[in-house]
Amino acid sequence: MAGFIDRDKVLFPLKNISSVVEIFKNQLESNHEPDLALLSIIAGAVENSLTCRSNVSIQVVEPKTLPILELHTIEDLYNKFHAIMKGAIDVSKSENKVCTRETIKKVSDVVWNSLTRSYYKDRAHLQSLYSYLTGRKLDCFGVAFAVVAGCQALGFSDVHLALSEDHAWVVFGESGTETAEVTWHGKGNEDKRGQEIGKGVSARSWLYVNNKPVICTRAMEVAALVSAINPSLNATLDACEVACLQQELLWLLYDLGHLAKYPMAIGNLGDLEEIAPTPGRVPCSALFQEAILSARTYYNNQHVYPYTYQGGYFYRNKMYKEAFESWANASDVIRLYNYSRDDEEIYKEFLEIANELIPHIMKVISSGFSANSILKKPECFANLLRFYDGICQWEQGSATPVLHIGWAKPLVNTISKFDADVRAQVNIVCESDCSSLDDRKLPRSNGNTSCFNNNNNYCLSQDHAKSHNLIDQIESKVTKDEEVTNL
Ligand SMILES: CC1(C)CN=C(N2CCN(c3ncnc4sc(C(F)(F)C(F)(F)F)cc34)CC2)S1
Repeated sequence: MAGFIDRDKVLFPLKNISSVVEIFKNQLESNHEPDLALLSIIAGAVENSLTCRSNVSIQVVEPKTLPILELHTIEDLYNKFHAIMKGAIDVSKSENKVCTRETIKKVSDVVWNSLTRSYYKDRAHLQSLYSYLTGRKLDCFGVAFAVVAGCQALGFSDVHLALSEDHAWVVFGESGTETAEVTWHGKGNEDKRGQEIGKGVSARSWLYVNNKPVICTRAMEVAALVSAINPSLNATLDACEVACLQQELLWLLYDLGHLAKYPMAIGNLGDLEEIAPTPGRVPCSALFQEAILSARTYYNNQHVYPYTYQGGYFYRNKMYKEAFESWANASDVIRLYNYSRDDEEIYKEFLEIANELIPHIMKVISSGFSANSILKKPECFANLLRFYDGICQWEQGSATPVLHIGWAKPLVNTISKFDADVRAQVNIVCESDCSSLDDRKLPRSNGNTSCFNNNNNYCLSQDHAKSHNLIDQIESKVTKDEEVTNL
């Protein structure tokens, strides 16, 4: 590890965004691995100086300048982190060796036991080592990141961050295939720190993405800390300097090739580019497509978020037909999983799409009578069925139910907006073996199953064959629930 070397120190005091970008560039282009502790402290210090309560008086700073960051501020925190790690774990005997589960648990314990007793864990700006070292507070990502940075500081180059779409853990050992939980997940769940990643039921849950997590290199761990930068000043305002820094750092990582296997980071860059397009760069729509391609190429299309990044973009830009297709593709991913209690985040995502976004679209378009209304397009109806069917299949074989009466009304209301002649153009092809898909949920080979055949009809093929009983399923649930409520 290069550590905090003179070439970076001469750039202090940091007064503007480009000097911060310069330090990241030096670290990423050096022939040593980038120093995670240094970069996390710097990113956290910049974020804190521009967003935290203390000085939220509307900053009238020169564009692209930052409140001055002195060298000693960063150096003291950097030395403090090394002192904490080296003071707690004696590594003299394990020079240039791979790390052990016991050492990883010890590093996780050092971080865990030094955190403030109780604080609001979901607050913003708790992701960096700056937050850990100055406020003794970290969110669940921050704890995992701190463990990896701590192991790097102790000289272990085999310990790396593993990321699903809603959880983080570490991989380590000779071939980097050992796994260990190092942080908590969700609310009210006992943490499993020290244990290897679930082989049991949780293996089929979205939380562990069917064992297709993003396994980070050091540079991808830098991309994770940059993705975790949070420009929000409050619920409505962003500190534009912080957003601008995050965007420039993501482009730096993108150009160096470190986002290629990190779909969510590409999606984050797409979100930033939609708000503030960088002249000369690809459009944000291309980035959302790249994120999808990355997930299909490297993670066997087992990730949901690339499709919801893209669907959200289409929705915000009133491209509703395209949004339906993205959301149906997201649903094609989730149908392979069993819903478990750890999957609340993705449940909320699908709930919002089904019960807020799609009903909103139905409301705004049914007021217009244009001939090319999506209500006249069978492919829109087909994609909506595919979307709902994926959620039904997600529920099937799961210990925890997904659907309830609250889902049925918006669903039936949406489907009934399409005229019978449009619905008639969607053929639901029932493969002979569609029943065999019920329990095994064979992972699909390619990206999306094409729902359209060549004679201009729209068929929901193979896995979607269940769509024909989709409405029966919902209606039976509705009557059951109604019976219950009427009891
Ligand atoms: C389409 C969306 C609703 C918009 N933002 C989404 N994000 C925002 C960024 N985001 C992320 N962006 C980069 N890297 C990571 S690693 C990670 C995590 F594994 F859950 C962790 F580490 F536990 F927090 C989350 C996450 C989570 C997903 S999904």
